[in-house]
Amino acid sequence: MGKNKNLSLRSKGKRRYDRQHTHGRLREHGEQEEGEVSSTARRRIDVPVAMWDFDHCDPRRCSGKKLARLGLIRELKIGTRFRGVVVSPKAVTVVSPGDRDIIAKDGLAVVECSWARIDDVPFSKIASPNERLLPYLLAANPTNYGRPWRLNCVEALSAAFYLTGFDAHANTLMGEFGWGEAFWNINRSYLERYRTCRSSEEVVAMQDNIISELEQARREKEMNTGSTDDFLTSNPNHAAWTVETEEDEEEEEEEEQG
Ligand SMILES: C[S@@+](CC[C@H](N)C(=O)[O-])C[C@H]1O[C@@H](n2cnc3c(N)ncnc32)[C@H](O)[C@@H]1O
Repeated sequence: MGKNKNLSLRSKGKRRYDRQHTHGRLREHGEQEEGEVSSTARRRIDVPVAMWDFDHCDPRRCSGKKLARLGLIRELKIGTRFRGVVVSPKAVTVVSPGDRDIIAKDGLAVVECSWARIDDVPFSKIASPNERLLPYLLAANPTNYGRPWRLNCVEALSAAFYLTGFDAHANTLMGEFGWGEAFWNINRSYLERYRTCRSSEEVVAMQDNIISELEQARREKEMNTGSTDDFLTSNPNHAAWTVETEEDEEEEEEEEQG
């Protein structure tokens, strides 16, 4: 699927506005600068949280590396297997509340790499028995604000924790990011609906309902205003994970990464 420069949530100005707005608001409530000793870093997450890091990203912009600096995530060697749930764009099964026991026992992991270089990742070397896709959710990080499915590491981990009922772990991770509140704001209604499901099949059915409703709302808006928003880009189920233009890469260079 091609890129859609009209994606309304994702205009550069809007992203800048949200970033400034969110940062400003959270700072008032004691949000910390990166590098400061964090109180949540001292709070324990009592299940393993891990990542394979392919070192594609600028350490200052990378959410996985930030979690590592804060002591909230452990790095795995390439080739090491992880028995818990691995959120991965190459998975075929969607995460659901039914995965709670696996996470409680063996934890949650993520693959830290660049979306632009996803095809360079040797996914066969980090295979896990419990790989999972995330259902339709929107990124709120400054790099991919408004894009469905294209979450960064902290968004992916927090969403999987929340969806499986580990609310405190989700908040501990996301609480370290100034734009974290925006992620909950734009995804809360979807996440609450996914949490009512029991199985992966039910989450997929719920996702299909949500997408149908959004399509319907878009059609109505289009009829009323002539606007053509597209909320369906980068859908892993439509095999479109790798599309990233040079222009995007330049934009990403300019942006602070989540
Ligand atoms: C491609 S990396 C990009 C990380 C980014 N550089 C950062 O600063 O966090 C994001 C990782 O989060 C997980 N992830 C993000 N969106 C996902 C989705 N829709 N389904 C499954 N996993 C996802 C995957 O492990 C993916 O490799």
